[in-house]
Amino acid sequence: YKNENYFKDKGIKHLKPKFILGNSANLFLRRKTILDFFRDAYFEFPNEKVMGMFEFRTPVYIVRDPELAKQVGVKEFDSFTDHRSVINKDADPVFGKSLISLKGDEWRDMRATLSPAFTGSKMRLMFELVSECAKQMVGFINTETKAKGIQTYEMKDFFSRMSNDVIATCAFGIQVNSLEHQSNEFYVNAKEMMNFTKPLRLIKFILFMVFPKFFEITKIRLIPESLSGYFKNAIFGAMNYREKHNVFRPDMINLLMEAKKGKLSHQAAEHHHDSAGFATVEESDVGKKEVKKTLSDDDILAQCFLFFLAGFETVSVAMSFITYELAINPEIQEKLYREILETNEELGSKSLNYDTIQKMKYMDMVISEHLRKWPPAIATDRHCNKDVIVTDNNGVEYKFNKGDTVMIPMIGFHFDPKYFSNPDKFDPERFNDENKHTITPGTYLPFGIGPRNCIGSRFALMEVKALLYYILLNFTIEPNEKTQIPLKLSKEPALKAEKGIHLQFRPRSKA
Ligand code: HEM
Repeated sequence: YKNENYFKDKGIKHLKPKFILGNSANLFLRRKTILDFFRDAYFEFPNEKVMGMFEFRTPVYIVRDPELAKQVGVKEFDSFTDHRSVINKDADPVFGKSLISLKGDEWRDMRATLSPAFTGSKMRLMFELVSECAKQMVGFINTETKAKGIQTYEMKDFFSRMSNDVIATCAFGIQVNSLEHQSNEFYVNAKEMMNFTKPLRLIKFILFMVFPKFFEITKIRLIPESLSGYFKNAIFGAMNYREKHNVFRPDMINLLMEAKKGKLSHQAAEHHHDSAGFATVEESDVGKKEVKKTLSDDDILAQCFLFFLAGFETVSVAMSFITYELAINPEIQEKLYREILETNEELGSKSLNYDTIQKMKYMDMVISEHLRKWPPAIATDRHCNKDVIVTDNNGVEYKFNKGDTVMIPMIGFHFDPKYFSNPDKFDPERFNDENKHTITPGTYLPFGIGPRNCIGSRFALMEVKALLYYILLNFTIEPNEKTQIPLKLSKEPALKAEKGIHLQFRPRSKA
């Protein structure tokens, strides 16, 4: 009961905790979907700028005011630099040494080291690799349709395979075709590694957080070494081969090899401002700093693993919900198809490239609206590393103490009718030239906020746009009798449809 009065003593309104489970029962016992869980919490105290809840026994502040969220994420960044500890680096170096887990100066150095790998110019080079995967996908659907007629695919499974192939080629330098070769070793291992909702893995994850010392001593790893070893061999095998044979490929492995030698740096004329879309987040001065850090093998493995973790689930979730929205909103799909067709005609015999896709306005509106309504990251957190007072617009002060956990509830802002009218409606027009500038700053945060925002936002947007471009250029996305409309979400602790998202791709007539 120790923490039960934590918020009460500070005069902060909060959800009433239950013994041991705090307010996590509905999520932990799978009584609510993750979306409802966070949305309901956010709307519990509509007039409060800051409220509290308990994750099991840990008090967590929810900052439900965009101005205060900006103060936490940007202005007072020095007091809120890190995420709360999930896995300590001595208990599991693959997790603990990755960018998302690092803290303080170690994080600053790593962010600045990796940041040049995610700029527009690097994405331009990598675009070709993503395009190849997208064309492979089109070929696969065409072949299947010719052989067996129009097929129904479950979108999460379909796009997990696609995002797996994109990360495999971009981050690991390995080309696989997981749609055609369903049980290829890379995909099977990746899927097993990413399965965090499996009950046993979930329990192990919680034990790791509660008893890190035990795992440090026993050297039991969260991800079994048989799995991480597979990826380790893939990365270091590729690096050794390239080193020996002087091979260049425009991918993450190449960039990490440069970082390993301390040679990866921002190019003088590089602008971080060449937006990849409305949702893109900008790199801060922290990420743009020149740092001469050389990466160890463990560092490299940890970052590759994180790119996988961060890119696999988010992109497949994004693609499955976008295709669903387009299937049930045929007029939006048609408008997007028209823009794709026009772009394709303008390209003539040239292939689609990074700069052309960035110019597609309606594409950007559709993706931006999708990331509002179905944000793959529902909320983010910050750990308070020194006592700080944050002041709102009216001069009211909020004191946070060292050790506090603060949550920024993206999903709450995205569904608050104060900021987005009729929030349940999928309406790309919110992001047209006229309307997008009226969005209240700090309320649209699909890629997070401040210097700790998503380092991969350009990569993610490029990937999602390229996949969608090739699908719509070649097929109409259609619902059928297997599609659950309206879609219901699963109560697993992940953004997932209850019965999957089943859709079909109908080849467009070439006429
Ligand atoms: C639609 C896809 C994606 C979404 C919605 C998304 C969203 C996010 C969010 C909300 C955060 C936390 C930001 C914060 O706390 O302010 C984050 C962090 C991160 N993301 Fe993404 N992400 C996506 C795709 C990717 C991809 C493809 C990569 C890499 C290839 C990536 C790499 C990362 C990394 C490394 C971090 C940690 C950054 C740090 O701690 O410095 N993400 N992402």
